[in-house]
Amino acid sequence: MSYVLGHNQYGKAEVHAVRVYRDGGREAEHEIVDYNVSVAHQGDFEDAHVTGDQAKVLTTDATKNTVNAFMKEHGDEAREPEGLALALARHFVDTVPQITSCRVNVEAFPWERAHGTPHGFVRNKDYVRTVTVTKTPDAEYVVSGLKDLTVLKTTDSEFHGFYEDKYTTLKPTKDRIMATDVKAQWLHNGTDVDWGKSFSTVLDAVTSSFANAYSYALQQTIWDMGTAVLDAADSVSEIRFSCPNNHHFVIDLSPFGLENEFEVHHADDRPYGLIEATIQRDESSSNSKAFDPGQAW
Ligand SMILES: O=c1[nH]c(=O)c2[nH]c(=O)[nH]c2[nH]1
Repeated sequence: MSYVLGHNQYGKAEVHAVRVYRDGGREAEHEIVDYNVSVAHQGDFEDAHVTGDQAKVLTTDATKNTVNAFMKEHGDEAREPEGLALALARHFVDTVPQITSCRVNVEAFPWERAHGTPHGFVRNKDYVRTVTVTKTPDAEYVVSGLKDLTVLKTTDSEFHGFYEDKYTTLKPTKDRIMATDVKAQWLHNGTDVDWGKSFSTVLDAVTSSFANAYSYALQQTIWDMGTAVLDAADSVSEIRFSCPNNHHFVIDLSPFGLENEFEVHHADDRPYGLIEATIQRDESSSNSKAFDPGQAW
């Protein structure tokens, strides 16, 4: 029997590196970045699988070492996760001949200065910033993102007029809590971007449109958030959302002789509706190869 090796990729996952910027010395004001970096290589690696010859395999250990070294050697670029990811992807593709494509994923954990002190920080767990950089033989893609951004609004959310079949039991509502954990990834149309400023612009557009836009469904809120991002951030060509509908059910308090006008809720954790959508500038501005997950880029 003869078989064919299909898509394959390899690398080091979850290199968790924290860099302290202490340029002014020990007592000066420090800054930190906290990154969880995953690197995947594609290229001429058939022998490693099929014959066992590892001559072309850059070890995953060397891949990890490169990430750690770049936190120092490319310290300025590493101040933003997109900068580090671009430097790494370019390095692997440009200097290791058998690597033809490289994908670098970064989770960036935000820390904020504690009480204005020079060396104390508090982890901001409001969200995790994400980056996926993909370098192929003929293109570079930078996808920025965020996840675990938990948001809730206590009204200005309705859901009714939906399709009903014999299994439909949900009651239409003109008032409800809407809550979700926003996960979003957005593709930039180039690499000449002020990454930090762009991230803040997108975060602000997402949270303000979630809070302000009247909602007839989470689907519509996703559309509103996406269009707000495209309005606010010129470099973004498309944005993809994956948002659970974190259901809050009004509890029947009538057995206790109590009225409950959308006040006391049961916050259910599962199952949850999962609403996903891409909002793009026009029909042709989408590029699936740039996004993670996705193996054969
Ligand atoms: O905003 C919503 N979208 C849905 O598709 C849906 N389905 C459901 O049961 N509740 C909701 N809410």
